[in-house]
Amino acid sequence: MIRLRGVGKRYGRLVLAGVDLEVPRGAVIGIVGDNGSGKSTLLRILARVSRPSSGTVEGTPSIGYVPDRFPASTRMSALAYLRHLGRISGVSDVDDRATALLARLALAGGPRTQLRRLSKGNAQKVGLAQALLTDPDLVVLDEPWSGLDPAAHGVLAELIAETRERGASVVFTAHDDELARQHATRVFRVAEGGLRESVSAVRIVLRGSGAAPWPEVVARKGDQVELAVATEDVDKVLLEALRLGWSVLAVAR
Ligand SMILES: Nc1ncnc2c1ncn2[C@@H]1O[C@H](COP(=O)(O)OP(=O)(O)OP(=O)(O)O)[C@@H](O)[C@H]1O
Repeated sequence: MIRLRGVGKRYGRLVLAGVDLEVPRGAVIGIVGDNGSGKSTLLRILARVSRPSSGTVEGTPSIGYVPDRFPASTRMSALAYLRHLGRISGVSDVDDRATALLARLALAGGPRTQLRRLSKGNAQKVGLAQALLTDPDLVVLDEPWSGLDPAAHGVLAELIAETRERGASVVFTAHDDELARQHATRVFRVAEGGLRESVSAVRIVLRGSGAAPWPEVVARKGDQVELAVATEDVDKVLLEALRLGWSVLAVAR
């Protein structure tokens, strides 16, 4: 559907370098990373609102995008704004869909509320509605959970799942690895300009003596070691530990 090949972005300094990412149909991809690591930069390139300094973006899906700060400063009502966007996208009657989305997201004040009167979270809800309004092939959401109340968190999770079920794809950013993992089919981490898949780790606690030969050791206490092991390597590590005479004290996700 869309593919980044060797994408780099320079803002004076290099923010992204050699990023490869393929987003197939029906994928939900979570992007995590520290503040300033380049998550929003990557999403802007995917959403095609920013051009890479190097590399290529292949594919031309229709795209719905919610930036990290949704600018909601006009007197226009939420419904009028969504109607206007519908017209720009060539969809004449979006009223039912827009009203239903805003109702599901429980927009405070209802669809006739002026955008400039909305709180950050409520503006975010209108941002989500505009991104999903015309059922795009790819939905790009920059920190969609930030500012949303717990009830809206559940609705957002449903909307992401529904988007995936209709064969479209979602790419979102999140600060929390755990949150990303709950909603994404794959999670990637941006660090030092690069993008790497973040594999889900299983915690294994072993007791034994001698040097623990595993690179996955994250803590040592007395005769115990704790490992964070990729899911697909758990059996291998456990078998090896038992063979080397270690006892398995705990295995947990
Ligand atoms: N338009 C711009 N002009 C200059 N520098 C920019 C611009 N946009 C982003 N940057 C810089 O690029 C780097 C990455 O920013 P980006 O917003 O992509 O990070 P992020 O991972 O989304 O951060 P956060 O988690 O804080 O939202 C930062 O150092 C930022 O200052």
